[in-house]
Amino acid sequence: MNESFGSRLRARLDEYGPLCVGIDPSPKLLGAWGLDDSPAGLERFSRAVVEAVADVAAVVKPQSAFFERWGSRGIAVLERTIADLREAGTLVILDVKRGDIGSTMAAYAEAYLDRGSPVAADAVTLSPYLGFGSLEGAITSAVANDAGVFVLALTSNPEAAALQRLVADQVLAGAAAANAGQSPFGPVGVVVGATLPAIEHSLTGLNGPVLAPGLGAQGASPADVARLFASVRHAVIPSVSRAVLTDPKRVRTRTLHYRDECAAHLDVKIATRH
Ligand SMILES: O=c1ccn([C@@H]2O[C@H](COP(=O)(O)O)[C@@H](O)[C@H]2O)c(=O)[nH]1
Repeated sequence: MNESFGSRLRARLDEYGPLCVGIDPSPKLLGAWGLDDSPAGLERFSRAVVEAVADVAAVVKPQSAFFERWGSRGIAVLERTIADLREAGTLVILDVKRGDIGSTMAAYAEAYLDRGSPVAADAVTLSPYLGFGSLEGAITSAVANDAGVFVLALTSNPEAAALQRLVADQVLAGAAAANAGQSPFGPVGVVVGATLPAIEHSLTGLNGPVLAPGLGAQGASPADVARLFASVRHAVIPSVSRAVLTDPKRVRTRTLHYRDECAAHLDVKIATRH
């Protein structure tokens, strides 16, 4: 039997520490790297990031939107990037934020979670705003493929708060129910921004990982991560993109800096020697 997503993620976090590094090949970052905004530029950027971080970050999160901009040629680069990461043993969360009625969700699940698909990742981000129940098929597919999902709960952008705080308890309860009784984690994580002033919803019964974007460019620090996620310090995965990607020569050192600072503030150990 294959290892569950929860077991693979736990092992990766214990060995490499809590950080997730984003691959966000925006026109601005490509320009800063002296690369064309083109599929070839995307490919050079993504390959360089994979090389710099695959053996020091537990998780890498390609942002699908920056690849989709280039249509099929961008998706081809995304496929290769996912393949390179998975070959290196790095866990891949594909940030696609999909959410739709059940029958359409089944097709998204086939695209992103079915291990035979060329864009299948270890986990994907999902949007619950068609109802948490609409994600049921995707969660079933994740389990069948030893993959996971991260459901948007309280995202890092300030304009989300008014809407999301109304339904966050439902999202967290749905995720907790799907994860009940599983060890070390269930397959359903949630997305909770590291930029929030405070978290007014309990994360302790989740029994799943918490992806926390917003570190660096959006203003959150490793100390903020530790303050907000003290109750789930072994399950939080702070995520950083622009703050480690701005200078091509410093991607690895910036990654190590954020990783080690987050681990120190969260008081979690890292087994790797890098
Ligand atoms: O709540 C969320 C969910 C996803 N994101 C994504 O994460 C990265 C953040 O990039 P930075 O450069 O570290 O700000 C980006 O791909 C977002 O789409 C998020 O920011 N907040």
